Amino acid sequence: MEMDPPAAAKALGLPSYAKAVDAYRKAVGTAASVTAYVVLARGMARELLPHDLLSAARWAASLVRARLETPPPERRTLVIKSAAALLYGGGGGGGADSGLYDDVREYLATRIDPHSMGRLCLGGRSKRALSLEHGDSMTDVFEGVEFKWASVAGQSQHGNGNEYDYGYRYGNVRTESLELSFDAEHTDMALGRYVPFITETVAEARRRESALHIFINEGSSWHGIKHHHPSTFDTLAMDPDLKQSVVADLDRFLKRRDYYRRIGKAWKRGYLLYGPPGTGKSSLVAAIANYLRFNLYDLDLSEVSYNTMLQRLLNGMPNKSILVIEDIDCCFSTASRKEKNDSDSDHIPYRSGQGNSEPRITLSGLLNFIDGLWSTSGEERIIVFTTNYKDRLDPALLRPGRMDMHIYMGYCGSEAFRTLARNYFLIDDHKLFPEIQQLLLDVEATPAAVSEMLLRSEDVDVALGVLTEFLRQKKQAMREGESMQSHVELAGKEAAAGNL
Ligand SMILES: Nc1ncnc2c1ncn2[C@@H]1O[C@H](COP(=O)(O)OP(=O)(O)OP(=O)(O)O)[C@@H](O)[C@H]1O
Repeated sequence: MEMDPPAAAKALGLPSYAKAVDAYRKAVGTAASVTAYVVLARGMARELLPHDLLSAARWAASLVRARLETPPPERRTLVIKSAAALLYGGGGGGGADSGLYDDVREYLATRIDPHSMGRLCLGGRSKRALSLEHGDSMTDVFEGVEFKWASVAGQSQHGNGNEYDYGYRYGNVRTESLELSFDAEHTDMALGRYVPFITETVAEARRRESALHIFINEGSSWHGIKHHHPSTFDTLAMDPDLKQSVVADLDRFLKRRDYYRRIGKAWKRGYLLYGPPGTGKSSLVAAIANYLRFNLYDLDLSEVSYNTMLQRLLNGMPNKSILVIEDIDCCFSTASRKEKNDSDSDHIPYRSGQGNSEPRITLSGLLNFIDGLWSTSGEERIIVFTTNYKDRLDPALLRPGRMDMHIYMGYCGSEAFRTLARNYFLIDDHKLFPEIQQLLLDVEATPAAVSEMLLRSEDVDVALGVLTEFLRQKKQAMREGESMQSHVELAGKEAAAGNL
């Protein structure tokens, strides 16, 4: 026997379900009646009302609808033309340039979501980059606002009567443009922030991809060669906390453009690297350059004759660069200050390495150019001084504010050794590690010396064995040296006592 749903629900003891089914049935019935009435009324109106009256009613209804509906926001379109479009499309004086066109295409290549595109185009500067196919469009979001890009291909007539014109055959030229459309209320943002953001992003990406250079001074100009130093903060063997603080300092420096502008100081940072030879000062400079992707300007002061020459060299350094002066103690030392008997410690003559005793570049010249010159021109500059003998430096250089960070590159410690072992053998542990780490506490070995031992063999057991033996011998020699020293001291004391 069949039962209708409410009865079945009641039978099952589900009163609420039964009510809901009843209500649904009533609603369906009502909707059907209303629809029938509307259809009937429309038919009757069509039959009974005159045509003019009907048109007037329709017009009035559309007027009411237009009033009630909010109009679509006003849109703006910015056209960015390619080189060919500018040459032949009459846009030569229009303001946009094909550099911008290339920049935008390059930027959009990094923003394309391949899953949302019907057609995908591979190519462009980087052959593996996706690009917008002509006729396609995509949306980019900047500061929460949607910007729509469309790639538009067109044809332009060109020619001046010659068969060839700028290398193109007379006739139609295929032109290309990118069209950016956005709500009119975002015009200022589009022109003032979004487009500049695109060009800056692309310039930064290109800078990061391009090869680094190291420049050396020749007269008043710089001569550059490619810089391939492999050192990075990952491969650099140094105290992990110190390394972390250097990286954090660099990151902070990069983010502080507005801060430096506000306080009216040159956007520069100075590091003084000191420590024994072979502890990685040059490696740290290379790691900083690789990290920031800044070119290096290695200033040899012995080649600089006068302050004006120095000024020209410093002026010739572009933004985002690192000025390195190695072994600064050899250029400006407390010794030279005493020789000069100059009471003003900022006016210390630099003496050339070739024995020329004429005062030439002064410390005041160097520091003043760096402080003054760069505060009015240029941004994002790093200065690095290195020395093996910090105690020989003039106090003017060590004064607070001159160098922002003093970084000691010391002998190889436990963690530094682990970094080197990882660099050379990709290992984090070995049975010889404990002994090596203990020996490194007892003796002074530079990372350069440890690296050299590790390079002796490609077999990790052999290389670590060689290093262990080297450190043992160093310890032995140290002990013998100490006992020899104490013998000498004892003999000296005995001699002194005998003389008394
Ligand atoms: N801290 C380090 N981390 C990794 N490798 C290092 C380190 N220190 C030295 N080395 C190795 O030793 C070589 C020489 O080191 P580097 O020239 O950086 O030392 P330095 O302190 O600048 O020496 P100098 O004062 O003689 O110029 C480097 O090329 C590298 O192979």
